Order: sequence, then C-alpha cells, then structure tokens
Amino acid sequence: MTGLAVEVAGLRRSYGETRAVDGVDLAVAAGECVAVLGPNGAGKTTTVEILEGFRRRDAGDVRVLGVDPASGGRDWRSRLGIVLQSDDERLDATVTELVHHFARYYADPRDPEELIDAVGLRAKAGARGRALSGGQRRRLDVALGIVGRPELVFLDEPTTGFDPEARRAFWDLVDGLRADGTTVLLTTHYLEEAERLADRVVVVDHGRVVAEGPPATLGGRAARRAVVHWDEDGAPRQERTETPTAAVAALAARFGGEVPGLRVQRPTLEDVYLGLVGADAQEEP
Ligand SMILES: Nc1ncnc2c1ncn2[C@@H]1O[C@H](COP(=O)(O)OP(=O)(O)OP(=O)(O)O)[C@@H](O)[C@H]1O
Repeated sequence: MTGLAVEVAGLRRSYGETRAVDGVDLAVAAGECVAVLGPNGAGKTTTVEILEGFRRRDAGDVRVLGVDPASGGRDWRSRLGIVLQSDDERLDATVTELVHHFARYYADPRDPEELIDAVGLRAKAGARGRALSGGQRRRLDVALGIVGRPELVFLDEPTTGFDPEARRAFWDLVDGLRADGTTVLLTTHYLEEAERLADRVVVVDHGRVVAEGPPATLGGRAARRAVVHWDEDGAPRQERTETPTAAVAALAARFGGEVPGLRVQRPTLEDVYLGLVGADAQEEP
C-alpha cells in the first residue's frame, strides 16, 4: 500500500462532445476526508462514479484501495461504502429489516441497531422505506452504505434535503467514521459542510481541478484582506486591510473606547469558492 486510498492521474471522460472530466489528478490519503466542490455539471459525479467502478473512463490511471476500479471484483467492492439512492425494490421493507439484511452481506458489519440510532432513524425503525421523508430516506441510504464497515466511503451530496438538525447529526456520524480510521470522499454543494468535515477541499470546474487545499487556506484565503466595518457620523464605514488588528486598535484609540458597530469580516470559504469558479458558476443550458 502507498498510504493512498485514492490515486487518480490524468482522468478523462467525454460524453459525445462534452468533456465531463478533462484531466483530473486527485490523491486521497488513507484516513483523510476530502470534499470535492464544483458547480452543477463540473464533473464530480462522473469522477466519483468512475472511482466506484460504475462508469468507464476514456483515459487516466486510477487506483482505489490499490485496485483499478475497471477490474475491481466483489472483494474490492465490499471494502467500499457507496451511498446509493434507495430504489423502489428496497422501499417495501422496514428500516430495521433493510439494515439487518444488508449487514448479512459483510464479514464484519456494524451493529445494525447501533447504526439505526447513529443515523437518527430509531423513531422510524419499524416504518417502511416508502413511508420515510426525503431526508429520512437519505439517512437510510447512508446507513446501508456504511453498515459493512468500509475502509473508504463515497458520499455524493449526502445531506441534500436534510433539515439543519439532521445535517448536524450526520456530521457527527462522519466524525465517528473518521475516528474509526475510515477514509471519506465527499461531494457537496454546502460550503459549510465542506468546511466542517474536510481536511482538504478540491474545487472542480469544467472537468478540471482549479484549486485544492485545506478549507482555511484555500485560494490563499488566510492571506486575503479583511474588511473592518464600523459606524461613524451616522453612516456605515469600512476599510479593507491586511492588518485588521492594527486597524481596530487605531479606531479604538480614535474613539477613545468602544467603536460603534465594529465588525471584522474575513472572506468565507463561499467567497473564495465563488471567486474560483467565476461568474459562470451557473448550470449550463
Ligand atoms: N450519462 C451522460 N450522458 C451524457 N452527458 C452526461 C452524462 N452524465 C453526465 N453528463 C454531462 O457531463 C457533465 C458533467 O456531469 P456530472 O454529473 O459529472 O457533473 P456534477 O459535477 O456531478 O454535477 P451536479 O453538481 O449537478 O451533480 C455535464 O455537462 C453533464 O451534462
């Protein structure tokens, strides 16, 4: 083993004239959580589904847990946690039946009852899949994806449709997976989620990686200028500065104490992200 759970070099995939993935390089270390961000149509799902062995590639070298997904067999697949959308067939069974049923496919599964608690479905344990709300169904999908105690989990927009409380509970669940040493590859449109969960963020646009790094320093974020806001003479004022502490100290001295309406604003991950993917970050027609 190289210590890398995922190794991708020069990955390409086109659909007709559309270059969905246009030379992606990506490495995920064992135990790391990496979030792939990018606008609709950037190539995230195509990339992840190639890594999962569900789509073919046109070019590039790919290793997932040391195996080429194009030739990965059953043993390899059982080491992956893939969160699929529940299909109709599954939805006639209850949450308890499904989680217990899936656990039986694996040699060393998680305890199904503990897992039902962990994904917050205890109150719905006896409900059929069909009777779950969208967010509850997604939590069931997550439970079924991780019941086999996978080494690597793919989470493709895992919290879409979750309410804020469920989203926070899910983040705690991912913390638990990571504490067990699980590697996580996540795609999300929620910048807050990437910031909360990921050691590293990879921003993809038009099938290419346009930036990567820890959320706190992505795109030179730490070095970017802060804006100091305050109120003076009945009007809001602001100053852009690389030394906000000095600016605040100067204001405090000038006001001789409390500065009215004082606020220091640093660029958020969302600001940095929107800067990276440009003004054309809209879905293409
Ligand atoms: N099966 C397909 N046939 C033809 N074109 C496809 C197919 N799947 C994806 N594409 C195109 O490839 C590009 C990348 O799509 P992909 O689903 O990988 O993007 P994404 O980053 O996952 O987007 P989203 O955030 O909307 O899920 C898009 O232009 C899409 O229209």
